[in-house]
Amino acid sequence: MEKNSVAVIGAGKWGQALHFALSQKQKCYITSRTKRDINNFVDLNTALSCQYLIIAIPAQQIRQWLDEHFEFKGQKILVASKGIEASTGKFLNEIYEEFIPSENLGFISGPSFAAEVIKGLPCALVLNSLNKEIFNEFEKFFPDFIKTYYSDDVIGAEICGAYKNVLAIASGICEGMNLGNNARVSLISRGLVEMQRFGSHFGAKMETFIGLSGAGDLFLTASSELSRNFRVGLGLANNKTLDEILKELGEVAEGVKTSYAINSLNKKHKIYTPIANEVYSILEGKNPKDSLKDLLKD
Ligand SMILES: NC(=O)C1=CN([C@@H]2O[C@H](COP(=O)(O)OP(=O)(O)OC[C@H]3O[C@@H](n4cnc5c(N)ncnc54)[C@H](OP(=O)(O)O)[C@@H]3O)[C@@H](O)[C@H]2O)C=CC1
Ligand SMILES: O=C(CO)COP(=O)(O)O
Repeated sequence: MEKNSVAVIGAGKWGQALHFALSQKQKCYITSRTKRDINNFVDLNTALSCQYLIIAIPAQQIRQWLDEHFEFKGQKILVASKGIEASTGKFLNEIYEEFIPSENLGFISGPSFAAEVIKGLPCALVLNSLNKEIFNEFEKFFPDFIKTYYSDDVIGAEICGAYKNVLAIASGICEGMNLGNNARVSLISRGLVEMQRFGSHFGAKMETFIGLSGAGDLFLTASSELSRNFRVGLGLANNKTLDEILKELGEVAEGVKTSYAINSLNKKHKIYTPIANEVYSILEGKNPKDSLKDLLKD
């Protein structure tokens, strides 16, 4: 293992943006299933032999990918994905911990559209880990245009990153129905309360919800067409089918599968999550106008 070697796994939108950012101060490799014409693109085995890995593949694919391709050899890992596994209701830290010791794991959170990061525009991110050494070691790889903060609230970051995608779908629906600014901001604010209620059930810290990982990423994603999840909501409000929307998108919108995961978790743990429930119901065919009536009533 080459000392201090860094590689990004997954050359989608976010993987490429992180690769651009991490290439500013040192050499950074990148790999993906599909070969791409990017500097320092290498095969998977070369990437896996690096000491530091940043993994940016969609949440629903992670377990299978770890199972089929990953061998733990002491690598330090930052997880860049945001979502909850729909088939099990497991948070990403729980999945990764089945394959890698938690002291080797960190999780990126915070408001960060890949399209802006890849232009070198400034942003602030949180590197969450139970082991502060992970923050100390990865922090030095980030460029000057990204400010990094440390948090040990891994579960809080995971829940915020996943839940805000479902709320971004809701906000996109609200926008697509032309319900106005008051409605959208009421939805986002109540969404933040709901996300915090859900998260505190699993031990997330209050401060995470009011910081970059929670309110920060929620405000960003739920208020911009740069968000794929927001665009899913716009499509649903315009009576497009989910298949049409996802085909047009051509990229992952984690909120779709995550809303199924939240729907199982809230039933199992009896957590009151009205907005996520309506997103799930709309994905299952409910008319958004009926969802609006129900949200105003409950
Ligand atoms: N885009 C953004 O602004 C941000 C995204 N994220 C999160 O990062 C994650 C990735 O998003 P993003 O890069 O935008 O998504 P994209 O849809 O742009 O890319 C997905 C990437 O995952 C790879 N991939 C898909 N399925 C598999 C699989 N079965 N095995 C291995 N690799 C696979 C693809 O490989 P291939 O190259 O072969 O197509 C591609 O590189 C998501 O969880 C997202 O929520 C987080 C913050 C910001
Ligand atoms: O997580 C993101 C920004 O922080 C990206 O959101 P989308 O996946 O909705 O585009």
